[in-house]
Amino acid sequence: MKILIADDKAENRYLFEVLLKAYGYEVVSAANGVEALEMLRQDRVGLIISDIMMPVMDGFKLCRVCKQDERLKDIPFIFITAAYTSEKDEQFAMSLGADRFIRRPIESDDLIGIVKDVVAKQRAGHTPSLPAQEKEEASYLAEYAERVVSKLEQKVNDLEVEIAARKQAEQQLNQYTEEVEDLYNRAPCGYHSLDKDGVFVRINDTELSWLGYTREELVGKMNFADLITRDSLKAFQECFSHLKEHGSVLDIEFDMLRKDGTVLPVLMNASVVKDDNGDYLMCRATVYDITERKALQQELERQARTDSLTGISNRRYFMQRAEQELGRSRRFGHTLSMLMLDIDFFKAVNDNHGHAAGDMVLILLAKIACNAVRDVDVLGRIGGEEFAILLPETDTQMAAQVAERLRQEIETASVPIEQGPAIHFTISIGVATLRDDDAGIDALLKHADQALYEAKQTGRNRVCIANAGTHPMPAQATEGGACDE
Ligand SMILES: Nc1nc2c(ncn2[C@@H]2O[C@H](COP(=O)(O)OP(=O)(O)OP(=O)(O)O)[C@@H](O)[C@H]2O)c(=O)[nH]1
Repeated sequence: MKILIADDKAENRYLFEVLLKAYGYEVVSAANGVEALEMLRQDRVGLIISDIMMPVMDGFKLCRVCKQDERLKDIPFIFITAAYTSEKDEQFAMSLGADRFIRRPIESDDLIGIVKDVVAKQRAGHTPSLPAQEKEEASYLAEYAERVVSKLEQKVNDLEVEIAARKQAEQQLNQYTEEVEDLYNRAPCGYHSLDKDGVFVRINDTELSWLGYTREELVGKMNFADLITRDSLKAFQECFSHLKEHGSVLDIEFDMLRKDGTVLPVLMNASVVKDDNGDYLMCRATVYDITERKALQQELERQARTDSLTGISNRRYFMQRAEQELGRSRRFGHTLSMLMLDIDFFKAVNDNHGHAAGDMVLILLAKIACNAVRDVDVLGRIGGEEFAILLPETDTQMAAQVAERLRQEIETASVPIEQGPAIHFTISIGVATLRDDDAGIDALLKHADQALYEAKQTGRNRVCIANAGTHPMPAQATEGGACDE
């Protein structure tokens, strides 16, 4: 048996078709009453299932025309509607000669049950009780107009409610968008997004203010790589490739360049945003200004390397640098010499003038030694009143000359004190040069220390050279006293 479906919604027609075909019915469908009538006049149909609200010709009119047509009036007619759901709607529909009135939603099983029932009754010769054509035309039109107008009023009401709800949703959305924009722009960190080439797509106010650019100068114009220092560029490019390949990067540190050329150290986290096909769309990055942290870190590192009283390298850092220099001199076959310095009778300075005055002496010694050596030399305070100087690419003779010059400078220097004459002091110096059989820096230090001991033993205020038998004493190292170990 063939069933005609009249419904303006394609998805409804499709669902009916699938369902009814599954139960062995043939199905034809029309999008409105006029189309339905054309089909009914060309084809033999056993049942009409019609929506009510349709354009061109609605379901009420379709039913009335069918029931007035001799060839169509016996075809059973079922209304199915989601819009005309009141009792009056049903009464009016049934008054037109319909067999059934179904309100949506309805379960498939129930719908099929009704279809089977209506078909069975029709086969048994049953016809609807009150065909519409028996009603007066005027009363039909009045009722029809009432049904349509009440439906239109309801529709207008529904639309007004919907419009009000949409306006409210739009307002909320605008408010939310403003809030998100505000949070994005005023965040305490930088936010930016880059396209696949690294060009800015978006950037927040915070990061713009750090960098000193306007949004117009960056977005769509500049590549992020243009804002990276030369030293950080390689690391950044590797990080960007990793990001595109793996989808995210965490805690990457590098230096950015502000518009005024100054450096901005940053820490960055980034993740990739993909399109529906899974292809790279853009990356979003969060950037933190780590200037203060870097400065603090550098300060802590400096403090860890530095003797707090004199400001020169402490023993640990001196030994670290000395190991590096030893490696270099061995690699390039250069000579390497060491001076060990110790203040003579320093205990007496403390005892006679106080610890603070002793500190001033240590500070002055460090200052003079610092000025006396080259940039490549390594100066350190390795004990209370003991200092060491490592002299790269320096043989014994040159080292002894440096030591003697320093000894003389100290001999003529003095520390003024508030009461009494200024403090004069002297130093003893041991000199050693790295030998092939020296195992390391400790051996070199030991030899310099032995020479220093010798200088102390032989009268102080003098320079002594380790293994002087193999290294002749320089002529200059004589004034305050010089000796061979
Ligand atoms: N003011 C001051 N004194 C220090 C400091 N570190 C060590 N000293 C002192 O340095 C002195 C070293 O004395 P000694 O080892 O007896 O040697 P010395 O008196 O210099 O005698 P010689 O080395 O034999 O000439 C001690 O009195 C220490 O207290 C410091 O940071 N400040």
